[in-house]
Amino acid sequence: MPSPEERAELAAEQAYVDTVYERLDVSADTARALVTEGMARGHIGHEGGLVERDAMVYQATRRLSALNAAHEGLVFGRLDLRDGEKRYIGRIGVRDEDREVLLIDWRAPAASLFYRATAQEPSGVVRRRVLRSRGDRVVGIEDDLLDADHAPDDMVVAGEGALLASLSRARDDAMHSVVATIQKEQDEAIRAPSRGATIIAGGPGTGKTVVALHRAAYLLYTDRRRFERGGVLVVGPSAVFMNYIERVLPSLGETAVTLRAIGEVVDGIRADEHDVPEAAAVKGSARMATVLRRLSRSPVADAPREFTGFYRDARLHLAGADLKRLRRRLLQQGPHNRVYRQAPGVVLQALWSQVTAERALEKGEDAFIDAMLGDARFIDFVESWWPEVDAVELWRSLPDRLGELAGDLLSGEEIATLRATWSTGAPRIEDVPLIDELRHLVGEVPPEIDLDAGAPRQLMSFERREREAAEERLRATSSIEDDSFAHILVDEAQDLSPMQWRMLGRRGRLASWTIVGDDAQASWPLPEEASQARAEALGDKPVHRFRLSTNYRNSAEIYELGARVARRTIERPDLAEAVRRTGVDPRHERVQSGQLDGRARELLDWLLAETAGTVAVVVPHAALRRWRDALGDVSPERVRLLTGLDTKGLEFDGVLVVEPDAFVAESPAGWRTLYVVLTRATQRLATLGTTDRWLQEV
Ligand SMILES: Nc1ncnc2c1ncn2[C@@H]1O[C@H](COP(=O)(O)OP(=O)(O)OP(=O)(O)O)[C@@H](O)[C@H]1O
Repeated sequence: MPSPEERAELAAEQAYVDTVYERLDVSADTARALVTEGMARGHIGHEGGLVERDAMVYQATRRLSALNAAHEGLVFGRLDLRDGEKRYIGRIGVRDEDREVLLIDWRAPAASLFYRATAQEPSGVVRRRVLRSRGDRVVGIEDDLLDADHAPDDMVVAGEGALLASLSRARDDAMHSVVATIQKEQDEAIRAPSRGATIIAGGPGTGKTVVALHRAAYLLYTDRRRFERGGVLVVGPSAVFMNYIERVLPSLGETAVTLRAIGEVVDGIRADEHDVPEAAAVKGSARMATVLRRLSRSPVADAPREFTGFYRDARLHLAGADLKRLRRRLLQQGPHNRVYRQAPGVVLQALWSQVTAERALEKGEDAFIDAMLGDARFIDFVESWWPEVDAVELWRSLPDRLGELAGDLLSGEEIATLRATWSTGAPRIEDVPLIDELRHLVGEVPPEIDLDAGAPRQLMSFERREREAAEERLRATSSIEDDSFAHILVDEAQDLSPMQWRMLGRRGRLASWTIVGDDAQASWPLPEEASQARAEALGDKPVHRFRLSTNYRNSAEIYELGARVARRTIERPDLAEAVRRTGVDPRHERVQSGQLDGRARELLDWLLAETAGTVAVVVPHAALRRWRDALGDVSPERVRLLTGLDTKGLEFDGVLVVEPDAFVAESPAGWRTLYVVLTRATQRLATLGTTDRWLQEV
């Protein structure tokens, strides 16, 4: 029950917050009126009117959606300064009718004190207050008195600290913004300058993901023109993870950010299933770049090996060696599809140089070219020798071509492993970078022919016929000119394979980067190869490093077990300090295999009873289907069934890990996956297995 003083404080804060909401409503009304007015301008009818209308409606609609998104918990902070000034901090900035500041945007320099001031260094702040709200009602106040010496006698200090209150909340399916309780070291990483690459490291639960998302919102605020125009791309490990984080940015007033799971980075391709670890290790390896390069430069499947044709009294012939030479010449000028329009010209030139017969020579080169372009035999030959190639089709040809292309780079066993993964035909997450690499290697057919830039006049009729067909195909494959993001933010970066770094690097040549990750949680088995690929993706951009040191997620009891596992797998893991104790240790049980299902259900019931939020049952990859059947009917609102890799970046109030030894055995990075899984739990953790070797080893 709040004390009478606290009730009075709550009422005073509510009065202020009401004033801010009234202004917000006025702004929303203005934006709505602008949308209506903008629409009306369309009726003016001339082109300028339409352009003006579009711009106006676009801006006003965006403003309206930002205002709506920021509505929940709009005002969350207040600073009382030594000189008596009061500052209110909120999700967006709001001014009154005289343009006086009512609410400071959390990203503005004037708000940074809210996050940076400490009792050791109050920097003029006497009291920091966090307002907890439900909708537009203030329901609680949490104060930190930072400078008792300068506090007026009647200053009320309420609550038990905003951070602990927020950490104890039950978890649901969505990550929430932590804008009211960002800690000092986190704030430094959020507000780091945008240049180059900002690398944020830290153990599990240290807030790397939330920090990265708040940083995206901060960058948009500081240089909206650059980041909105160029685009901000946020990449995370899985679609489940992207759903989990998707509400954070809108709640900070930002809707202009592209969120993609690593299997969805390439436009038009969506993969959400991982390969088995052995296949993933080969597909992700930088060796694949060489294999794909060879594929992109070798003749297409079923390409004719020679050409024979006739023109008047001349017999024309291109043998295999001639075609090889022409192929080399074309590829010197650019990727396969980029030189697609040059191919007929190059072949015609080679054929014309063979013409020595008198009758054939007599009409000249133009007549020769016209005749050849009307010759179905020649057209068929060029179309099958140098067709436009589609990267996905090329990728599909890999199972047949791998032996010939990769004999010296991949072992027979590796080739067999890859072939087995491709039997289903659908790309896996690890295939997406391969397809993307191929798209860049073969390039895109230039959509327009530049007739002034030396295209042979004689080829026009050929070009015209081909152009229509090519444009039709182009519509189907989306553009690959997608390397223009202004900022790329990579979460769980420790898991990226070299091929995935190459895929992101192509999209971030001109971008600044934020990269967050924790090496101890890596599922990629060859860290050196990945860090080299990362260095290549970043080029010579300056790197700024930050480290987060406090674990806000796990109870200390749970994290202590996690840390033992981390130490078992890497020499000096980056361990964080967990700030919260529950007094409940993790439970470990070993049972006979016949009892596994029954005991799993009992432990799950225990987790559900002990916690209020979501609970995960984490099972080995190979056993997922079986457990889906076994647990089919358990509480769908609160229980999630996942494999180890699927849990990356997520958190749950309770976690049940089934057969931990199987995680360890499943891949070379098995111990690290187990570390990830154990550190997903905020309140309760149970492990259950028919063996418990892992426990003896930590
Ligand atoms: N300053 C903060 N105030 C309140 N909660 C916080 C704060 N920082 C982090 N948290 C909470 O701690 C939890 C862990 O944060 P987050 O998922 O960002 O950590 P992480 O470092 O990305 O973890 P992992 O490496 O395990 O994926 C989240 O619930 C987040 O909301």
